[in-house]
Amino acid sequence: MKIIIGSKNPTKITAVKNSFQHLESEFISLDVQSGVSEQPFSDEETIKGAINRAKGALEQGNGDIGIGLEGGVHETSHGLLLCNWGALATLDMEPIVAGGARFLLPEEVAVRLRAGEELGPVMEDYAKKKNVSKQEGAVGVFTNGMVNRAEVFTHVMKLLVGQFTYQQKLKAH
Ligand SMILES: O=P(O)(O)OP(=O)(O)OP(=O)(O)OC[C@H]1O[C@@H](n2cnc3c(O)ncnc32)[C@H](O)[C@@H]1O
Repeated sequence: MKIIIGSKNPTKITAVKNSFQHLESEFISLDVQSGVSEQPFSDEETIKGAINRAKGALEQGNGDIGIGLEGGVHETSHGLLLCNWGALATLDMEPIVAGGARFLLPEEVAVRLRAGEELGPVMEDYAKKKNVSKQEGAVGVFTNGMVNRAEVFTHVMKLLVGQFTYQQKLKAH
């Protein structure tokens, strides 16, 4: 099966490879437009970005499966949540969607995002290191390394691949 990943972010590529281990697969990663803001600011917008990336990956990579994984934030009355969403697209089905673990960002980070900054650069500044979004992620920083970004996306991917194989099973009957 030819699986096209709509991102070159290593945390996302690792997650996709982790979750298709049981299937004979070829992986291709492409930079695909999310079609939403650089910093999605709601579940709705983040889901849309994931679906656009999955569909774009499928089309641009001419694959069997397109995967879109998207990080965003979502405002609540308790504070700003970090959220992660994923979508799996095929040629013959509506995209499958799943979301990952979420937690409240510290207020000093949240205020900067509300003022229009992007989480990637804000985290580099906050953690005093480069490429946080390509390594442990904000989740890795704020959980003291207990959960990293690739693990969060791996869980999203398992929800997607699990639903995909379930639907394949239903079709076969
Ligand atoms: O290369 P792509 O696939 O675009 O990966 P990305 O990490 O840059 O882009 P996302 O669309 O997933 O995330 C939107 C923005 O939020 C940032 N972001 C999301 N989750 C993050 C995390 O856990 N740690 C640091 N930055 C994060 C990210 O760097 C972007 O600036």
